[in-house]
Amino acid sequence: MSPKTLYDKIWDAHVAHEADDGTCLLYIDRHLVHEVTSPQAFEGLRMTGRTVRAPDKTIAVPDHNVPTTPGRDDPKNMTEDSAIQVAALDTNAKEFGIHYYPVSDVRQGIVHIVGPEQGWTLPGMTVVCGDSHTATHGAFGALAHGIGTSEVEHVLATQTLIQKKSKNMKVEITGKLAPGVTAKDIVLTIIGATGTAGGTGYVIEYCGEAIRDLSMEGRMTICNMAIEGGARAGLIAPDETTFQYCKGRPHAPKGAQWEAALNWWKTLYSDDDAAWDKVLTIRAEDIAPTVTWGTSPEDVLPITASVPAADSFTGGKVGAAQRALDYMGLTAGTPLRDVEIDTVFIGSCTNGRIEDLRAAAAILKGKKIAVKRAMIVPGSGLVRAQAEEEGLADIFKEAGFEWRLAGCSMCLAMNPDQLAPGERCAATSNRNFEGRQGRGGRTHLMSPAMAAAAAVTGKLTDVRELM
Ligand SMILES: CC(C)[C@H](C(=O)O)[C@@H](O)C(=O)O
Ligand code: SF4
Repeated sequence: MSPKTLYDKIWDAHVAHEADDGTCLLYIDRHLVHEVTSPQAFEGLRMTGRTVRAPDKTIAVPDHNVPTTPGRDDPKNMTEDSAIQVAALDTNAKEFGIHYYPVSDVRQGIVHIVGPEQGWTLPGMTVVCGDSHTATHGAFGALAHGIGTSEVEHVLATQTLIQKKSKNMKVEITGKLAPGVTAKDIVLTIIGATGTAGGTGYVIEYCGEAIRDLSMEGRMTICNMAIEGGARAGLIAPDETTFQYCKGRPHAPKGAQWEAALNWWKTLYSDDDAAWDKVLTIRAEDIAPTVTWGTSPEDVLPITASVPAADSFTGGKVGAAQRALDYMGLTAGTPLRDVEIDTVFIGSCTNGRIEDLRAAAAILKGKKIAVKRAMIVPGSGLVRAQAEEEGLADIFKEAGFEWRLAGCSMCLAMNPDQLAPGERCAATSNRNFEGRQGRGGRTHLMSPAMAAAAAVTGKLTDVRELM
């Protein structure tokens, strides 16, 4: 047998049909659904009298539009568009008989946090969702990617997806991370190195000692941003860390089925002599706490650097950099650590898990915020409950943070949590596009520990100085 990558193995196990031109019909194991990209898809089914093919494998949760303050199940607390989408999901979930976690359910949260938490996401699966950050689930060694609304309809109706195979890219992070450096710093550094188009046409497998050393939470942070590097999906081979995380989750297999699953999962790794179309290697020791300065996730620098000059770039990037600097209100040569911050947002499907909250709490303990406003938005109701049980919520509240209910929140301006024009935010989310967090809002992406450090000093800060 010829050697295979992890991607090859999962792909081969799911091809239901292959056409002469290489277009394949893939079987889909899990279909996650949220309120923004599903209403038309369900409407399509309804209009043609079709049902959901595999309701047991279809999981719905509202996350993007929902407010994160009490009273959020009252449509009056949402814009009309938001209320319509949330109500449509509610109707569709009930009518088509799929699994559903409404806001009144403690398990509700951001779809990419709920799936793994409930054991829906497991190694070797194909996972899709009408959402680009579906890549998150690749942390389990599942082939997971975003799909468009017409594909959502196709998957609902057939439990299959038409796909062409991508190329294989290996990103290896060798060695060990220094203190204060986290998964977020790894993935920002990777995107800085490849650019936002570097992964286009590829599925990336992240490997190496520094990736192996990460918890599942950290691995999800990495794969979450594969899409920001342009890749179709990100993957990390499952190992003991993965199996321990999955074991005992509500929808993970049990007993003999668990053993059988485990036997297969243990075969899910790239063979030693597998061929790669592209390889990138980064030394973990070379990665520093990292922040973005511009309006693209590739605009990254170590916190020790200064705001770059537009003409330090080449080609088409010169104009883009100048525009980004103007939008961000930054002057070339300013040390990043002198950049003052108005707001801190800790949350999102990139960094809204319990480990992220623990990392923030470790910095915030016994300190007060020096910014105008700061909020912590747990990624799910269960993350919130656990953080309360561990005493983290008290640390946040005492520091002056707002302690919110679960949802996408200030990651994107689709709900009441938004930046005002010109407001500068240290955010743990994954996109710093113009207007992403609110019209005219300025976003600096970073890790939870770095965002917490910015909260207590009021500036972009090297977290290592507070450790
Ligand atoms: C609204 C949704 C379709 C979108 C996505 O696909 O990623 C959102 O989750 C985002 O992060 O921009
Ligand atoms: S938290 Fe942000 S990135 Fe994640 S699904 Fe919601 S809007 Fe998209």
